[in-house]
Amino acid sequence: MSVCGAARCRLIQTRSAVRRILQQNRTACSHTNGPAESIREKLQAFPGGSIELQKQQESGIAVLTVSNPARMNAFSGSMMLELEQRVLELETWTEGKAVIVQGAAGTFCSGSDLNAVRAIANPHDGMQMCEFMQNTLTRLLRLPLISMALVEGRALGGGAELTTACDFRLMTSDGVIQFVHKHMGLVPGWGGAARLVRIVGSQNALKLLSGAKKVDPDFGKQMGLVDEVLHCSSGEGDTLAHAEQWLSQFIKGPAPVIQAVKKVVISGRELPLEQALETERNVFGTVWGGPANLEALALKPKHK
Ligand SMILES: CC[C@@H](C(=O)O)C(=O)SCCNC(=O)CCNC(=O)[C@H](O)C(C)(C)COP(=O)(O)OP(=O)(O)OC[C@H]1O[C@@H](n2cnc3c(N)ncnc32)[C@H](O)[C@@H]1OP(=O)(O)O
Repeated sequence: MSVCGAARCRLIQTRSAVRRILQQNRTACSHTNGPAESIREKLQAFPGGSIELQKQQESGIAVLTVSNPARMNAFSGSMMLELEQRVLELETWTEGKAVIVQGAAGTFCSGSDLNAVRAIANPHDGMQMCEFMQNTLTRLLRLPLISMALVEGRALGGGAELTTACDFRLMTSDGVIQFVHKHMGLVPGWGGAARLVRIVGSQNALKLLSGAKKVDPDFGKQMGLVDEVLHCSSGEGDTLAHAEQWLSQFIKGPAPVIQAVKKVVISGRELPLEQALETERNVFGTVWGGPANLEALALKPKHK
């Protein structure tokens, strides 16, 4: 086969591989098309706060800020809807490499807005709100971006659950993660229990949930819930810069390669072996012979 023919063949294979990956993602997320429209209308009835998104084209790092300072960044209903929209926007950010999730005004997030919770406390609406947030947080964790929760101040209840929907958790020296659900006669509902077990193991998850334990930086690192402690206090102002600096070690290189790395890790984490191997082959096919691969081959790199 001529070189041209071989290249055309590889291009066709790559295109079909990308179509398969997109279909797998759609299938994987198909169950997460989300609950009935009615819960959206109910959530919209509880306005307040915002979810801000700043995409830094140059660094490839997005900063997603949970902002409701008057309520310790508690999630109003409209913020839950905004979070979904921001995550959908990041799903198609082709230049993206990473996303940092933070709270405004030096604290992370104190979970659901209790005023909204009281108003939708019936089991049906409560379960629909949970399904809505589970879908959004599953998509956040499945973003083809390396994600990090930057925990300043407190991450309580649903806020603690939000930290588990990121690949990494960085905490300031005075930060606290606390699954307070038991104190409210609840269990996590946004998927936090399922993800926590996968992060720290079932015994540690049981301790944190049944004891509603306050996780400080040292305890968090010892348990494997916290990946790095920033030796600065909440609200000092340069915590985001420290977080970006920590991330930089993992996002050197072109965005397509970083996104491919995250995709193969997602499939290894979530899929049965045979399907994970297939996804890995398909993702490999999208970067094999790509610009970064050809450039590296031309440079004959030495990995000292
Ligand atoms: C699936 C989980 C999900 C659910 O079940 O739906 C949940 O997340 S339920 C909510 C879980 N979260 C909490 O229970 C946290 C409640 N808040 C606190 O424990 C404290 O506020 C704090 C976060 C520890 C901070 O305490 P402190 O520093 O003393 O400040 P204040 O308590 O005075 O708070 C300032 C201001 O913010 C309001 N606030 C705080 N958290 C929430 C919240 N989750 N919902 C609504 N409003 C909240 C608080 O009421 C104060 O406002 P004002 O009273 O108007 O001053």
